Amino acid sequence: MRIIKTAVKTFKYLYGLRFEVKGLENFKVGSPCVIVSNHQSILDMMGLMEILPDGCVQIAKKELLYTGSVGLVMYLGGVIFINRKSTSNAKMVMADVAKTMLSENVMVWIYPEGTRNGNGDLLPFKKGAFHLAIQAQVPVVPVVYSSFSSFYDRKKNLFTSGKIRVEVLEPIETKGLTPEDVTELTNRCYSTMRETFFRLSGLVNEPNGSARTHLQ
Ligand SMILES: CCCCCCCC/C=C\CCCCCCCC(=O)SCCNC(=O)CCNC(=O)[C@H](O)C(C)(C)COP(=O)(O)OP(=O)(O)OC[C@H]1O[C@@H](n2cnc3c(N)ncnc32)[C@H](O)[C@@H]1OP(=O)(O)O
Ligand SMILES: CCCCCCCCCCCCCC(=O)OC[C@@H](O)COP(=O)(O)O
Repeated sequence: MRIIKTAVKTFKYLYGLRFEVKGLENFKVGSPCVIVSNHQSILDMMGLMEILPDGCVQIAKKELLYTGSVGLVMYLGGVIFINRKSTSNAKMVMADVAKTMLSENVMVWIYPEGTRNGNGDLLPFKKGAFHLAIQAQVPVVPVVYSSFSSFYDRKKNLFTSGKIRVEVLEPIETKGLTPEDVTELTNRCYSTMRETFFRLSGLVNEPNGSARTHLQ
């Protein structure tokens, strides 16, 4: 993964991108943890590699395993693949991950939206990451990337201003929590991350839930 990190980190120069990172000290939880972040596009791979701590594996959709050499590289990088279409299968894999996290002392990075989303807001969170954290009784560390939509032209695949703000938020403890607490933990994480997302993106969180820039 260190090799992948070095390789992928160079892409930011191609895109003329700068990352403004805050809160890296929040990764120092001194134990395994579940890292959750918003997911906008494949370009998140640059943001991921920009701050990925050592000893951290990612959860990816199984389809990515069959993407030729990239799939192989991901597999060799220790990525864990889940079948999103089968909850029971995903649950089994994630239950295994909870055990491995503790025995191998690894962190796990999950995108709780479960899919890429460039709509300038966060999709509702899936619960798997939070079940995992509670099963392993490890902290959840939220990470938020500012919206690409204000400066990334999808059509031309170009970044215009090229600054992405990243914030690693305070760890959320799960010690003593049980599966009954999953929904509350998910919602708490969601609202903290959504608030941060709007702040970092310079978006106003409209009362009716829609977001617009300060400028409009
Ligand atoms: C030149 C260089 C080249 C380099 C090349 C290599 C570079 C890169 C290398 C390396 C970096 C790689 C990085 C890759 C990144 C890829 C990212 C993706 O692929 S994102 C898509 C996949 N990720 C997810 O989907 C996770 C989020 N999803 C979940 O966590 C879901 O919860 C999931 C999949 C586990 C289940 O899916 P559900 O759709 O059924 O989700 P729900 O609604 O949350 O669950 C349904 C019910 O099941 C329960 N449940 C869910 N998980 C459970 C669990 N673990 N245990 C018990 N119950 C669980 C829930 O509580 C819920 O039940 P109640 O509604 O509460 O009654
Ligand atoms: C162009 C920036 C640097 C990219 C260099 C590495 C290129 C290969 C990266 C392979 C990982 C792809 C990550 C990704 O973004 O996959 C999509 C899934 O998350 C969700 O799938 P979907 O939105 O549900 O289709």
